[in-house]
Amino acid sequence: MIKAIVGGAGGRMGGRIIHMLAGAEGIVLAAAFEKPGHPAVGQTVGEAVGLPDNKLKIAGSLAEVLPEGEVIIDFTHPEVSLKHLRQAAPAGKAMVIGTTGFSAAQLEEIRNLSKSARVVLAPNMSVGVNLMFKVAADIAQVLSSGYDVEIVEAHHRLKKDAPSGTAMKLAQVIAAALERDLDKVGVYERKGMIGQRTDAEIGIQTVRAGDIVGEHTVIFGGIGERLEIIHRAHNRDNFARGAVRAAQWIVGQPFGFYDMQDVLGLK
Ligand SMILES: NC(=O)C1=CN([C@@H]2O[C@H](COP(=O)(O)OP(=O)(O)OC[C@H]3O[C@@H](n4cnc5c(N)ncnc54)[C@H](OP(=O)(O)O)[C@@H]3O)[C@@H](O)[C@H]2O)C=CC1
Ligand SMILES: O=C(O)C1=N[C@H](C(=O)O)C[C@H](O)C1
Repeated sequence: MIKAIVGGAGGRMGGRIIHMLAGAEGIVLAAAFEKPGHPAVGQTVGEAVGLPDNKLKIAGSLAEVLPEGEVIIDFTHPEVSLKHLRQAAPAGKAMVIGTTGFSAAQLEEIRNLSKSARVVLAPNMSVGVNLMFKVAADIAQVLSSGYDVEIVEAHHRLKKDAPSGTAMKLAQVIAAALERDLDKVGVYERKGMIGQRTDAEIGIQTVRAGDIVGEHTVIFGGIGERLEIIHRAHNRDNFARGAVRAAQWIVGQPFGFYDMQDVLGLK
């Protein structure tokens, strides 16, 4: 039985991951933790996430529970996930990181740490979005000229990072398929007398409103037609199920840096 530790247990994703673990086979919730001082610390998992039979107490840090599991599932904040990986890697623990909004320097440190650790890092753990990454790249290769690429993402008002990690990954895979440098062609907002759109640019636009779970649209806009691919998350359970699947998968892998396409066998 794989023993999992869930970070950010009082958060939107942490709670759903704990629910998905409760229904999963071959993996069990061994410990859960939150930020020191968070109201969920000291509560039972049952009280915090609505699983009345679970009497496990939520700890106030990863350090307190690190020996109790072999894989940590972490959906928190970029600097927090990185701090946790710095603790997990030397202790020989695997990590599944769903957090988004990492800087380039933070990503480089994660890649370096995964030379001696097992890490899955993915901005979106749903099956649909990971298939969308693949399809978007394929479409871009076919519609490589005469079609303008725009990505629109919409999320709930509480989301802290923008554009979403998923929108950034869509932009990266499309830019790679088109052999364009995203740092040069990415356009993240438009206002004023901006002039005509360039052929090469890839627009990435952000909507924040109410309780939208997560929507991603890629538009390939041509003259006289446009092709759109859309993913809509109806709730957070697909992400949480993906995180549990990644945790089951990663413990048997060699040290390395993996994404959800590795987990799903989509490469
Ligand atoms: N990969 C994927 O499929 C998905 C990724 N995400 C990403 O996951 C991340 C979390 O999203 P979401 O659950 O909505 O956010 P929440 O803010 O609801 O949850 C994050 C939780 O982590 C807690 N936290 C902060 N610091 C620590 C710490 N040191 N130790 C333990 N816990 C800590 C937060 O506490 P506090 O609120 O007090 O700071 C909060 O409870 C985001 O980056 C989001 O973009 C979201 C959905 C799917
Ligand atoms: O913060 C969220 O909620 C989500 N974040 C992820 C992202 O930034 O891509 C994935 C999902 O769309 C929900």
